[in-house]
Amino acid sequence: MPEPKADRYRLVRLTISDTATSELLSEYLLELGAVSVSLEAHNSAHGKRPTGDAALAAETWARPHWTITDVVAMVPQEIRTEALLQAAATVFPEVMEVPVVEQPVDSSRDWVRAVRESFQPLLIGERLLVRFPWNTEVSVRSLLDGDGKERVQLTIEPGAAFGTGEHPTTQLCARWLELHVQPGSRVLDYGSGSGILVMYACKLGADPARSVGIDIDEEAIAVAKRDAVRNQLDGLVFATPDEAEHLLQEQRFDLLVSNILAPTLQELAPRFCSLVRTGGRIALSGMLAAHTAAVWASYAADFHLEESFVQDEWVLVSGIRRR
Ligand SMILES: C[S@@+](CC[C@H](N)C(=O)[O-])C[C@H]1O[C@@H](n2cnc3c(N)ncnc32)[C@H](O)[C@@H]1O
Repeated sequence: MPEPKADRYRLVRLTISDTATSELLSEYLLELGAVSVSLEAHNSAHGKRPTGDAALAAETWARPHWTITDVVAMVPQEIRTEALLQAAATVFPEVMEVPVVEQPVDSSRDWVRAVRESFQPLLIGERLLVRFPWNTEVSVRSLLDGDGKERVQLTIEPGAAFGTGEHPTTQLCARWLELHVQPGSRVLDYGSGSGILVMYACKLGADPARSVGIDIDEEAIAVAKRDAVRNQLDGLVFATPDEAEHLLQEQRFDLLVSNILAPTLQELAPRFCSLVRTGGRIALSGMLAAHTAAVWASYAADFHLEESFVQDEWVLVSGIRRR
């Protein structure tokens, strides 16, 4: 993660009139690379007037009790606002329509401290404790799970790849792995981001020499490789789909987990079906409840539907590979 100095970041302010969307969007912006996101709620009767697109702002302002939320994201300069909005719009199409304003960050604040304070240790699922490189101390209580057993610890580099563990879809996948990883399982994590899921699977007993993380983003692959070394999983392979082509030939995995967006999950269905052994399991996440039926329709011929889990409107659906 680059040194958090004020001039390395800018604020991107989106004015949204649907509070539920602004909350979900703020989680998603963090995962897309924003280093912090705050929500500023106000209404037209006594709030401040929204800035940005004048016509929309005026229309919103005219409604007497309409609650408006500004989603204010602190974004590294290297992430273009347009690219950020396009990525967010694949899940929340409305962001292409809302007023957006860019602002400099306040250089009088201690950003190193502010950014680091925003990444505190996280407890995920039943057994995982995620720490960030500067979390040198964690409370004794967070080291133990509900049964008093030591939690699995992973250190993750935040900021350059999706997958700090904060997002509900990552948490849904982590819990699914807790249910299904067996000693020696072969796990494929397709859309691995920071590598959190396949690394957690290995710590739960999967075979690192026969498990793989794949991502189209070369930056994410570089981050995941560094994370693997940091977490004593040096043998674990992370690769782009092209690099992985020969690795995956003839390979069949016991578990395939994929936390990508709904359209990509649909597109990749034939590929995923060929990568899971008969009786093996698949878990698909990264979609909102409204998209689940359409995604699962692409898998129903090859997988028996087994389970589905929901957290904050995000869904994980899983199945067992038929013959
Ligand atoms: C939502 S993140 C998931 C990261 C991590 N697995 C987690 O659960 O937190 C999705 C990841 O999928 C990657 N991705 C998107 N489309 C892909 C594709 N067609 N093939 C492989 N990876 C893809 C993105 O670059 C991103 O890192």
